[in-house]
Amino acid sequence: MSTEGQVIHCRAAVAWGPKQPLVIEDVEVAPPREGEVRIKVLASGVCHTDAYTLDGHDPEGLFPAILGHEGGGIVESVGPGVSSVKPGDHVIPLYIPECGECKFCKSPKTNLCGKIRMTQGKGVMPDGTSRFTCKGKVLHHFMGCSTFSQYTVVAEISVAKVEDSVPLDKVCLLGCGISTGYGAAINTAKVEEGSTCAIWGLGAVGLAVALGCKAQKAARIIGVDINESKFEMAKAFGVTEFVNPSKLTKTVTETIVEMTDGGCDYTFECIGNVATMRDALESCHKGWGESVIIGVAAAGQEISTRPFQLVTGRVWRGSAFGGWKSRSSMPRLIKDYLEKRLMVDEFVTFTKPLDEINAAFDLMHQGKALRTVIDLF
Ligand SMILES: NC(=O)C1=CN([C@@H]2O[C@H](COP(=O)(O)OP(=O)(O)OC[C@H]3O[C@@H](n4cnc5c(N)ncnc54)[C@H](OP(=O)(O)O)[C@@H]3O)[C@@H](O)[C@H]2O)C=CC1
Ligand SMILES: N[C@@H](CCC(=O)N[C@@H](CSC=O)C(=O)NCC(=O)O)C(=O)O
Ligand SMILES: [Zn+2]
Ligand SMILES: [Zn+2]
Repeated sequence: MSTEGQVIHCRAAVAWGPKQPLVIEDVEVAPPREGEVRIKVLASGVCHTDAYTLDGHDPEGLFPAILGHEGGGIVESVGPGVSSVKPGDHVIPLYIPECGECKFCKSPKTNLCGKIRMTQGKGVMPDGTSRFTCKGKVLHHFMGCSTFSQYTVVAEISVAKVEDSVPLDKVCLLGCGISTGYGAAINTAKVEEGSTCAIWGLGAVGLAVALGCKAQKAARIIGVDINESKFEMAKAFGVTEFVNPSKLTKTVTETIVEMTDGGCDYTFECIGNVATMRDALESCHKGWGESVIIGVAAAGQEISTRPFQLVTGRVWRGSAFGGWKSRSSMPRLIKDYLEKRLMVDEFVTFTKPLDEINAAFDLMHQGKALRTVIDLF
């Protein structure tokens, strides 16, 4: 029986408030309006940014909400005016849309489409309203995706179509963590052959940075993490050397500058800690070293360094979704995966049903998971 035009009743993990476990609830999902797409979500990764928001660290974090932004699903129905996808299409929701028309989309310098950013940050659809209710209360959307629900509604410009043959329970991870790290090395840093790179934080994002550095033929990829259990696994992703800051007699910066005859060509911060952001910058080589901030720091945090670090040629950059123009880059990312240039399956450490979604957050906090993929049906 067709559900087109009907309110769908389904299950979702609801974040009722900060620092509270998610609650599996029956929710109502309204039909898509003009320029919107309703998606049956089959799988969703759990990213550190979901935990950061649930823990109350996101200045834009709103509750109650349906979190999740690393999903894969099938279009259930489309609203008026939608032409780029149709029911039955396999898709990945995108937290950075691509309208193709705004000044950001028209610039080759950025992937930060501005078309719906304002409403997305307020947890609503572009018309200013929500498609989710639960127990008579309106729920906020999250990052324009809300993939911890069996059905979600997103803007058409926030949807990338993928081939039916690719496994959605794996390529859902291209919706955030893997694409972010891989692109930060390729697009943002533009790592060159023979470079020396260092990566702070060997979670999914950090290991995807390693894949990007390897793809760019970096000569050395130094992994910096306080969780040594990550080191053995990281070798498979291209990390060539390891530093555990908690086991050093010198500072991490002194250690890396010594190891690299003056510092790295490129460093990447994939933790979200302002102290390690400083370490990553100051471990760059004088004159040309570039540091890319990928980690998301908690509300109120600020970065600092001596301006002399920049005066003497080090560069501080940031990267969102790896600099990929989201919709138009997805075919390249899928191709890299299918042609085995980009590891994806290897990031899935656990799969859990929706009922056990809080265990996925526990595994992340315990440092045991690269990614847990939630199976929503
Ligand atoms: N800019 C963007 O577009 C995006 C940003 N992000 C952000 O990137 C960051 C990483 O995300 P993700 O890979 O999912 O997170 P994970 O939690 O999977 O990985 C973080 C890693 O950093 C380690 N770590 C924690 N503290 C330190 C420290 N002081 N020194 C060295 N290592 C440390 C963790 O160890 P342990 O396992 O012991 O905790 C873990 O291995 C997050 O801040 C996330 O919000 C994510 C996606 C996109
Ligand atoms: N909302 C926060 C910042 C959160 C943030 O930086 N998000 C990243 C993606 S993290 C993915 O897992 C990002 O790309 N942001 C770009 C954007 O336009 O949101 C705050 O207000 O500080
Ligand atoms: Zn994410
Ligand atoms: Zn745009």
